Amino acid sequence: MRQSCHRLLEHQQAGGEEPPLYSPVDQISVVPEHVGREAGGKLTRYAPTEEDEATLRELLLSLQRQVSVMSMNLSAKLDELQRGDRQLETTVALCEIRTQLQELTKSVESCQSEVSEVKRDMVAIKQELDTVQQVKEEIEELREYVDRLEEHTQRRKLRLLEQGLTFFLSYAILAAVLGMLQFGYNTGVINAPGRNIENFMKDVYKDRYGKDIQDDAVNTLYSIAVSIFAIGGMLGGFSGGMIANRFGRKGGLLLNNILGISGASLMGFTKISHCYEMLFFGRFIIGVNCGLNTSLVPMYISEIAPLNLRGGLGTVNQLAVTVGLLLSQVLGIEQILGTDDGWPILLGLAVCPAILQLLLLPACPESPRYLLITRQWEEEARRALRRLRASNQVEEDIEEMRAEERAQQAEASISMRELLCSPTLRAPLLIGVVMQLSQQLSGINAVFYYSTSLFTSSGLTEESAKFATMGIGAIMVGMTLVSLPLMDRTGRRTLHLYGLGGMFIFSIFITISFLIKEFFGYVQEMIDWMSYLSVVSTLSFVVFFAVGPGSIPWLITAELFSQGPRPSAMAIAVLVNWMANFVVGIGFPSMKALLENYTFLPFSVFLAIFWIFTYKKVPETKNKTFEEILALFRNSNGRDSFRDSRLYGSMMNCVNALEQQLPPPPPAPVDEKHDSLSEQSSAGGEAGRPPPPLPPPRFPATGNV
Ligand SMILES: OC[C@H]1O[C@](O)(CO)[C@@H](O)[C@@H]1O
Repeated sequence: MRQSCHRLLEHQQAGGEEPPLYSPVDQISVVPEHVGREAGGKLTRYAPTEEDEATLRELLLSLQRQVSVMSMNLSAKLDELQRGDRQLETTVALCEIRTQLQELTKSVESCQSEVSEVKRDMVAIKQELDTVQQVKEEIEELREYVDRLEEHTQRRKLRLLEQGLTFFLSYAILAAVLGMLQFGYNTGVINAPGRNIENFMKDVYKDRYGKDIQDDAVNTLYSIAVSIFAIGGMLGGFSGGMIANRFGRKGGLLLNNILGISGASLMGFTKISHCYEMLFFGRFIIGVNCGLNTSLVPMYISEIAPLNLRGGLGTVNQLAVTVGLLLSQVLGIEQILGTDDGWPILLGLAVCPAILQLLLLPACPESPRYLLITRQWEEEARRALRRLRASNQVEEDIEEMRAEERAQQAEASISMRELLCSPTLRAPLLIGVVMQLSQQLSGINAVFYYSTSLFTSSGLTEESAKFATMGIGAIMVGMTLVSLPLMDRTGRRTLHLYGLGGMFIFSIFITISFLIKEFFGYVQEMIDWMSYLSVVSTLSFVVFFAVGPGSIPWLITAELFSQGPRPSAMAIAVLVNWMANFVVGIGFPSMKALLENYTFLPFSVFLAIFWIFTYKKVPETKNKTFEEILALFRNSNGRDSFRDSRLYGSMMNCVNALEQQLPPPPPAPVDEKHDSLSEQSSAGGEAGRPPPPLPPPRFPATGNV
């Protein structure tokens, strides 16, 4: 445009006698050519320069000047004509001049309107560019803020990673894992006194019906006593989420002991009451109790554990299970309680963990995460943390929980249906469920429940087989202890892969040992060698189970979810664990009859599948905050939804942080307890480091980012 004006001006200044009779409109391009992007792709600002405006103004003036010159010429000509006598010529010339004058006037007018239109456009473009610039600055500031926030989070995390094991934390863990010990004890307790229980059933039957019970029938009664425990477990495990939300983690555990004491008492008094239905009922009730424990205990532990100890402390769950199992194996031997008179005591001893927990747990604090995120009782959460961390510096933990809360967008709790329908939660749920399956379908309980018969069938004497079985229990405890410190060093994923890989290899060796016996059974040396191989393979199978698949499923399921969906997710995963446990327990004898020497092959196949799944899908959760774990799934769920994006998360953080800095809203009628607590908390002062200052939002209302 500037060029066209100049051309016009130059023409005028060059003294062109006749002003050009065309409209400058044709020459003016409305969109300036030099507004756009530079080579680097950077947006340049076009400002309608003063020079442009001056040029246009000059052009206008020069046109006006010409008009006045021409009108002066015209008047001069008219004067001349009045004086002269060339009447006709004058009239023609006059007409011509008038026409020219009219055209020139039109041209000037059109140029004028064109100029003002261009001016308007230029103002609009300038405004647009200003808006773009403003938004750019806004984004830049936001990015800086997010960077600062990340840096701050990183520093906070480093401080969290320095936390240690305090006396009170150890005490709370010990009190809670009594629930898992109860589970282990009741899983193993029924095996050793099997014969004695069957004798009791035969006696009761004979007294009731006056005749001997058939072998098949007594087997059925005994298997009901064994398996009804798992049915109770499924029920308890599935209700765990609801109980955890309703009564809290600690509250739920305390209440659960009522079931523990009732179930154990029913089993303990079965013989005196001379009624085997009481045993069924007792096993069912203790099953519900154990199911609830498997949901509540890992949840409580993962929620009270500091970030850097979460893996190790989570492994204590499985340690307690194995101690419970070993205890039941040892107490169940003939020399102790595995007798016709001793078995009710053996079963009734399940009251001990329940009573012990009832005594120890009340002194422990409720899960601070539950108090803060689910209940919004900040001061109580602070108090609980101060006791667990043995320090008044708990603001890092509070901030970390707040971050988790923000990241999960303040969903206090999530129903089972919501959990199953949510695309973001589907991936962690699948991982949680497959991890539980990898524990149970690895075949560990085939070894546990049937190890004595497995050992005898591979050539060991009955006596040695019993000792080898006990050895399994002891190895399990020892190896779980060994894996405990590795959990936060090597990481869950790596240990799970080692565990499943080792189990896969030794499950193949177990099959090989069976096959050697089949094909070389006539060679005595081969039989000896095969028995040795069989025992070593089975023990190694158990060792690798303890390395990872024993404990990791319990702790990782709780880790994969934030506070809202955690209870429901635990409930589903635990239900799956109990179901798979039940299926293996019930199905293994038939599987053994059907597949004979290849009994362990299906487990090898499962182990291979679980190894691949873990390798491909399971993320490492070691030293990650719940917020970070959540982000792993948000970023990789394959959907491009803005709500699920990291930017959205950061923006939510910004908005929430901003809300915290705003003056409090006018008081609303709220629950009294909450109210007084929040007062206390503000009186207590936000002693901790506040997040970095947030830039004030300046997005223009019409801004389109
Ligand atoms: O230690 C072995 C035991 O551990 C569990 O897998 C639970 O973690 C039980 O099903 C099994 O009997």
